[in-house]
Amino acid sequence: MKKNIGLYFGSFNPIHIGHLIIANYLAEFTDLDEVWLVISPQSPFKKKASLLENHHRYELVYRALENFDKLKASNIEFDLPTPNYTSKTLAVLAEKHPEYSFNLIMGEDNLRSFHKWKNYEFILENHKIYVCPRLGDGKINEDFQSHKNIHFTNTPIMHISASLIRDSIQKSKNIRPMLPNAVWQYIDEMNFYR
Ligand SMILES: Nc1ncnc2c1ncn2[C@@H]1O[C@H](COP(=O)(O)OP(=O)(O)OP(=O)(O)O)[C@@H](O)[C@H]1O
Ligand SMILES: O=C(O)c1ccc[n+]([C@@H]2O[C@H](COP(=O)([O-])O)[C@@H](O)[C@H]2O)c1
Repeated sequence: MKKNIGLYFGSFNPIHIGHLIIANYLAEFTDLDEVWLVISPQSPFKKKASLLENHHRYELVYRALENFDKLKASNIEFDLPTPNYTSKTLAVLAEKHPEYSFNLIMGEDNLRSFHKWKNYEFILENHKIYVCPRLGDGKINEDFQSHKNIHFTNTPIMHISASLIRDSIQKSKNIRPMLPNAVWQYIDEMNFYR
């Protein structure tokens, strides 16, 4: 049987414990054998402002995952054209790793706008999507609510976001519990987001 990989795409600017708890939960409690956190240089829906350089965001993810054997950091998108369309990355990965079966992981906020993604119908037809509950406004498209390839998971609900962390660091607030230790240390050493 092909190994089942969950691809968790994101800006990870920076990675926070919400990401880590979700990735670990899915690797431990679902049929996914591994979860790869794919650092996107540039999401099609996000502005570049306040985005740390790719290699720094990769380093933060790498440090956060050091003690988790089933979780891996991926820089596969660093050599691809920007903005990063997930359908393109999935095609590259499928060609590079025919031995794996690739699934998507996303927060509910991303599912709400998924109908605007490039080639979303193709993605949905060919990949399972694991959706993690997240507080927020906006309805989920009805077709997605009962689609055979969309799985709503029971990952813990946390009202944590990378933007809250960036804003808080800028305001000198202590948000250390929201970050893995190694991530906070690197951010602090490098003076990021201040
Ligand atoms: N607290 C959370 N609960 C559920 N899903 C989350 C949470 N935080 C992030 N995600 C999901 O993780 C993926 C990557 O998220 P991303 O790196 O953009 O983090 P973010 O915290 O949403 O960032 P920002 O606040 O900068 O928009 C997305 O699919 C997003 O929906
Ligand atoms: O492929 C698309 O059209 C597309 C549209 C929006 C977002 N994505 C990807 O979804 C991931 C999470 O995006 P974001 O905006 O929540 O950081 C990131 O890897 C983006 O490249 C992809």
